[in-house]
Amino acid sequence: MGTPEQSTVGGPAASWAGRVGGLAGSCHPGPVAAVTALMTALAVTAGQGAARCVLTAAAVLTGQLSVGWCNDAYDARRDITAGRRGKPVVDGTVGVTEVWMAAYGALALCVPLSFACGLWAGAVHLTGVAAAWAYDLWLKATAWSWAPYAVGFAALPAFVALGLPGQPWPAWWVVTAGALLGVGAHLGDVLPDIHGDLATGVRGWPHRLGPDGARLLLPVPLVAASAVLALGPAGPPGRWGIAALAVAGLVAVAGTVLGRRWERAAFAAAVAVAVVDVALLLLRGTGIA
Ligand SMILES: CC(C)=CCC/C(C)=C/CC/C(C)=C/COP(=O)(O)OP(=O)(O)O
Repeated sequence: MGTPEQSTVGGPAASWAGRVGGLAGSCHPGPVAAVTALMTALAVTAGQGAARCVLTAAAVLTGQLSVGWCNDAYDARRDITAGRRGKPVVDGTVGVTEVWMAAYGALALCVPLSFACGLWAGAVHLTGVAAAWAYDLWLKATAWSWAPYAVGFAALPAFVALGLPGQPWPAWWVVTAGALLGVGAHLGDVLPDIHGDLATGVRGWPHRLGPDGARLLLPVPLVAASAVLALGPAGPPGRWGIAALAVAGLVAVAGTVLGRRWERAAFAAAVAVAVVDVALLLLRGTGIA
C-alpha cells in the first residue's frame, strides 16, 4: 500500500510501463470498454457512416476515460487512507498527479471530438460528461447520486442520434431507456461495495436505501428500460420484443426471490436483465431518431 506522499509522485520505483499499466487500471477499464463498445455498436446500427462511427467511438472513449480517471484521482486520498485494494493510486503504481493530468488530457480531447460530430451532438455529449464529473467531484456522496447517471446515460444514445446525417433529435424512448439503464447501472455499481462504502461514510442514494433496499430496487429501472425499449417504438413490439420483456421480468423476479438468500443471485439476475436491455437497444438501434 502506498502513502499519500508516495502516491502523489507515482511511487518511487514505478517504471514507465508500470505507470501506463497503473493509468489503465485507474480509468475503470471495464465500464469504459463496455460503454464505448455499446455506443459504437449503436452508432453502426443507427446508420452512422464509418468515419462518423470512429469519431463517435473516440468521443465516447475520451469522455469515459476522463470520468474514470477523475473519479480515482479525486477519491485517492480516501482510498489510500482506507488502504483500498485494486486501486493503482493506493499501491503506488501511478501517482495522483498523473491520474489528474490524464483526466484533464482526456477531457481536452473529448471536447473537439464531441463537437466534430455536430454542434448539438457535442453539446449533449458534453452535458453528460459534465454531469459525470459532477458525480465524481460532488454528487456521489449525496442523495442525488443517481441523477448524473440518468443524465449521462440518457445523453449517450442522444449523442449517437444527433450525430446522424441531418442531426435528428433522438426518439423519446431511447433517451428514457438510457436514463433508466443509468439508474440501474448506479445501483449495480454500488451494490457490491455498499458495506465497505457505509463503513467509510459514503452516503449516496443507494447507501441511503440500505443494502436490502438497493438490492430490491436494482431490477426495477432495468426491467422498466426493457419495457420502454420493447413497447416504446411506434408500431407493434413484435414477438422478440414481447419475449425479451417476458424474460427480463421473469429473471428479475427470480433474482429478487433468490437474492434474499444469496446476494449474488440478485446481482447476477440484474446483469442478465441488463444484457437483455443491451440486445433490445441494438435491435431497436435503426429507429433511435
Ligand atoms: C456520458 C457519461 C460520461 C456517462 C457516465 C455517467 C457516470 C455518472 C459515470 C460514473 C462512472 C464512475 C467512474 C463510477 C465510479 O463510481 P464509484 O466512485 O462509486 O466507484 P469506485 O469507488 O469503485 O471507483
